[in-house]
Amino acid sequence: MKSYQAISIKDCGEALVAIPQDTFILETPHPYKKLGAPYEGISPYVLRESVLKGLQQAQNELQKWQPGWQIKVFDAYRPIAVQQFMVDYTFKSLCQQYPNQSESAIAQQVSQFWAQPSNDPNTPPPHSTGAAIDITLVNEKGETLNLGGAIDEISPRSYPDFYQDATGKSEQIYHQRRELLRHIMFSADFRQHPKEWWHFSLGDQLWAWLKSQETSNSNIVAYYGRV
Ligand SMILES: C[C@@H](N)C(=O)N[C@H](C)C(=O)O
Ligand SMILES: [Zn+2]
Repeated sequence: MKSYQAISIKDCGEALVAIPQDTFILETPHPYKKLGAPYEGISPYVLRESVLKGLQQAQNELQKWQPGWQIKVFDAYRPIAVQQFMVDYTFKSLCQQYPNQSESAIAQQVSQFWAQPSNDPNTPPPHSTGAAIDITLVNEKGETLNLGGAIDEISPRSYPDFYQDATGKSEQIYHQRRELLRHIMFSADFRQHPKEWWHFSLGDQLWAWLKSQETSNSNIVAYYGRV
């Protein structure tokens, strides 16, 4: 069990709402649907009402710094069956890629990046709460920007500050873009997964745990549980 999963959840009961396509860019076709993940008619592009408002606020902040740029949503809501599918898919892909590594070492790597597909309502995977999103940036020409690594890459390159001390020009640009992404999301009170530059959440257990670490306030609870 991860430390953040010990945080209590007091679900506020907000509904899931669609992420508007005229405001945000949505990755199309959806990356996990493309792989055959079992959505059973459920849209991955929904979020809790206040989380969507926060995302809008973050995009407004982005446009103060970079007029015309937009947030691109790679993934949002994920049923637990999809979480299970993606954990299994990632495990199998890594086993094929690294045949000399033990299965337990690979499972350990997968668990650094993918949450357990837990069915326990006290420990929901973040994306099954409607409060977590995986995002990147698009410029004013509609080009998806390079932030120095692919979303879902199982590697230290995915750590948000991987390029912090880089001296190369491109690497410094990746770092600046990652910092901009973090800045706009933090300005709307989101928090970032410590190992994934693209993953942010607002109001779930990981968010509450990160806030409690910042403030040493152990009374912070999560207000979004599994939907
Ligand atoms: C790996 C990535 N897509 C992701 O969403 N990771 C978090 C931790 C999750 O599985 O909830
Ligand atoms: Zn994520």
